[in-house]
Amino acid sequence: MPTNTLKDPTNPELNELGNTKINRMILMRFTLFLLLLTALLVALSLPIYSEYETGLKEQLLAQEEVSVVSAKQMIQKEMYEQLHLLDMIVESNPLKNYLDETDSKQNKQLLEAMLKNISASFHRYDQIRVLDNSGQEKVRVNLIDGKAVTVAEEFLQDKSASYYFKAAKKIHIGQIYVSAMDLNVEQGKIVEPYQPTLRFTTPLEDSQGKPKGMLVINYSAKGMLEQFRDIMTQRVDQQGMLLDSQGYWLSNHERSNEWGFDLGKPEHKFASFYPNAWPKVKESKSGTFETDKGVFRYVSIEPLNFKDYQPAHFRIEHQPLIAESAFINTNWKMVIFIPKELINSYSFLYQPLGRALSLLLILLLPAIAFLSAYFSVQRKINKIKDQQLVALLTHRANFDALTGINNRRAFFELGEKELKQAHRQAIPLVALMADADHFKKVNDTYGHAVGDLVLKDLAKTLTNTLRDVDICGRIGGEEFAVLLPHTPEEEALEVAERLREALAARKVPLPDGNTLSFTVSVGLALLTTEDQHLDKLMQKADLALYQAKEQGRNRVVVYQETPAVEEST
Ligand SMILES: Nc1nc2c(ncn2[C@@H]2O[C@H](COP(=O)(O)OP(=O)(O)OP(=O)(O)O)[C@@H](O)[C@H]2O)c(=O)[nH]1
Repeated sequence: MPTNTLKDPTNPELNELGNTKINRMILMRFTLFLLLLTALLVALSLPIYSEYETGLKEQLLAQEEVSVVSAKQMIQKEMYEQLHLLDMIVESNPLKNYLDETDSKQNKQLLEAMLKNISASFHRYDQIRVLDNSGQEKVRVNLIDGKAVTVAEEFLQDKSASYYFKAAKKIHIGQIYVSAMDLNVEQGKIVEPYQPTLRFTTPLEDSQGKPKGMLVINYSAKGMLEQFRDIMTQRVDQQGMLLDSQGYWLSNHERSNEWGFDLGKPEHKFASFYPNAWPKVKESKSGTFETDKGVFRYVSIEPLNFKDYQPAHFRIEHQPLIAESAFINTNWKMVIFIPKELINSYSFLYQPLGRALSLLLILLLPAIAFLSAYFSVQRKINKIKDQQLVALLTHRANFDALTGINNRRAFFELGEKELKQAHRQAIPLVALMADADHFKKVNDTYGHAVGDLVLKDLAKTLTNTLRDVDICGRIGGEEFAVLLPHTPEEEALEVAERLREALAARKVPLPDGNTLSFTVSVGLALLTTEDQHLDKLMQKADLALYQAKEQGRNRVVVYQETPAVEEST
């Protein structure tokens, strides 16, 4: 069967594009587009939102800076006042007179009177005392229920074993030692309600420069811590912490976490709650860190460091001489916290407009994905339809609508190429021209439709009988042409004969159940060098065909330059 025809362009995809397939294509593309759009949205919005969130946190932290600064200044001012008071007592005449004449009863009474005045006026010194060089209390004024009371001589204690006595023993005249803040202990027991205390101590000497013990002031930090909490409660989350140098809470919004060290609860410290953050908080002066609960801002509070942290609004005439250990004891940290929920509540995405826009975006994504999928599938369908149209037109331009074999145009196009090749390679090429005999009669007798059936049958027999390399086509009403490449004349004659016989043997089935036989006449012409175009060769075959008809039909006649000779009947 000849395949040497122009290709049948029917695209199987075209016919299969049913509604189900289209819907499946839309669904697949919709899913793909939705995934892509979502990934794109996430990839674009995540960094933007993260930057926005960082900005928001910084903005919220900046608003908190007022509380940080005022708490820091309050504590430093409070400390400075205590140093000032200590200095004032050291420089006072009653103390100087007492140190010069410690045995004088009158001097002692005047000193006690002054200390009582100070204690009662300031309300923050639980104890003010003077120790001698051996650590024995010589003068002591207690503040009990808001009243300043002198302690009788028989109740004065030996404080030589106390840490503050030992610490102050190591410092020079003029230097001040400040203890770490702890809860006041009396007779080995923590005083309740708790009395957070700082001890200010300085060595004393008489007017001759002889060492005369030391002055010790127990400063009650309760008021200062209350002020700190007051400032913290003005903060946005009403929380804030003050840590000592070990990370124990001096103040915490959860009051039960305070004084872990003093109360024997070592786990009640910042490091246990935030083990990852504590090393950084401890080492650096200030910074931030974040947990899944929120953002923390920490800052060092060094209330005795007037060099680096002197607030602009208070003047210090002379820098107090602070003992090195005092700086270490009071190296506190203040930590404030902005909870995640609070940050979120400020976030645009949590505002009504933000929520509405997010929702809109979430709804828009599938809508965009669907429209893109729908239109891309439509585009594909249109492209296939265009291809189909082009294929159909190409098909129509090349194939005979009735028989499906090459039409005249395609036959001559393909044949011309074959002819050129035969010339080039000097190989034989034979043309056959076949024509149904008395076909008009068929039409007249059985009708045009039966005529068509015969022509279709003829074309089918033709293609079934010929080889793959042969070219055949319907070039006129009931006229068919064949080219037999690589075929010498004798062989071609056999083919033509076989063809004629096969056609004559055909019984075309008719719609009424009968069959119809017919014959063909065939003209045969061999390509010669003078046939430079197919027209010429076909004309020769046509002449031979004419002779076949002339000689009685149902026969094959070979074209001869001389009068044609009948080859068979
Ligand atoms: N049914 C049908 N008939 C066709 C078609 N094309 C041409 N014909 C008919 O074929 C017939 C050809 O008739 P003629 O040229 O007189 O030749 P013939 O009757 O075959 O006689 P000879 O060729 O001399 O044997 C005409 O009646 C055409 O109408 C077609 O596509 N279908």
